[in-house]
Amino acid sequence: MSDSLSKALSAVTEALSNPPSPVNINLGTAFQLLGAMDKLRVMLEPPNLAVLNLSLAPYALSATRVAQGMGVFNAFVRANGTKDLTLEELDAKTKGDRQLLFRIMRHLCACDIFTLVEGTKYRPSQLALQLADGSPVGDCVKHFYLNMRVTSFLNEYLEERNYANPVDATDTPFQYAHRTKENPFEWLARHPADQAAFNSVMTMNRKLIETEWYETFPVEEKLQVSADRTVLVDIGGGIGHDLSLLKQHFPQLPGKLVVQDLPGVIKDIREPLPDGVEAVVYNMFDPQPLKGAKAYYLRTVLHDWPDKQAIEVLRRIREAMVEDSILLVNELNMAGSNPSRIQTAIDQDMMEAFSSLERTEEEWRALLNKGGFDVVKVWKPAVKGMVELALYEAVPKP
Ligand SMILES: Nc1ncnc2c1ncn2[C@@H]1O[C@H](CSCC[C@H]([NH3+])C(=O)O)[C@@H](O)[C@H]1O
Repeated sequence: MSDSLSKALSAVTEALSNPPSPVNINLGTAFQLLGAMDKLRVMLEPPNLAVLNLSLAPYALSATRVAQGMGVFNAFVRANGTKDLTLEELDAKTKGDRQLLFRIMRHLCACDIFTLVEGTKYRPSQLALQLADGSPVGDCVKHFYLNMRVTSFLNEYLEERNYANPVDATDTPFQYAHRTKENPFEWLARHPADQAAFNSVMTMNRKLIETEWYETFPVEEKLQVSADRTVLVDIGGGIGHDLSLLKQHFPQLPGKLVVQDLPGVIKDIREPLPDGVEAVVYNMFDPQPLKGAKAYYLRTVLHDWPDKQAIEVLRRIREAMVEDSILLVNELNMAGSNPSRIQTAIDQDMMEAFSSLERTEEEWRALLNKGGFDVVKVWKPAVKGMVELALYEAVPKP
């Protein structure tokens, strides 16, 4: 073995035998290390193993989804997560055949989601304990399992269209796979469990971000208004998670905060929003009822739409603005060169769901310009997480 590889092996062995406590793990270092491990894997894996690893991910995801359906993770959480369960004990607490349970658990052990201890008992990993119903991590599996239905039709969709780049929001891989004319938001509105999982996943992606927009953007200086004015409207703001965080961070910020979203999403707001935050049903393609707010804010909303629809949304905002109103667009800046795998996967997700895309800074500037705005400044976080968003501050063109 070459010297550098044996050194890497010793360092990894040492880290594994002497692991840091989870609370002491620095996310930035962890992400860097994970990136390096991915590169190392590519360097070391022979192609026949590499192709298997590439191809195996859907099986782990579907086995995890089946285990959720059978109630496996709920059973471990109800056992307080401290108890290892035998197949018989688990079978008594879950739905379905014992033989199926055995096979699913065998695969999940091979995926390190459980460990088989003393030859007969399943011990849940930290991840397994977060996969029960009602947790954002569990909802993430439900959401991406559902997305696989579209992913599995992508090639057929593209082949029928001679591999043209999808740009039409009314003819998407999602619509092809689901045999529907509805867009994902219309479809989710008719599937409340999937809608709830989607809303929950939207709150979860905060965990991949090191710095929130309001830690970079000078909120108190830029968003000063009288107490009776709306200070910020979060359009497509989901279940109000962004505004709740903003309010926690700036409890004294004067003015009203309003989250707007589609009815199925607003209906799913279960916990009361903080004082001063209101939730309102609104379709962003309709005229904006809240005129003259200081700021109109969109976070990972425009990336769901090709330019044609995104420009419509921007037009509705411009119509509602007064002289000192500003637009704040918080979106992933797709790296111009060597974007990370998570960025390119999100871009493909946008293609599959909406015939949309993740945009580079140049593309965001061009879109805002076409939508009638001048970009005043792009606020970028000093510390980069795994997925980093940039905040575009813009004003209507004169
Ligand atoms: N026509 C529409 N009008 C208002 N909201 C919409 C519309 N179409 C999609 N959305 C919402 O846009 C959001 C996109 S996901 C982003 C949610 C949130 N801003 C966050 O960053 O976490 C979802 O909550 C959708 O329900």
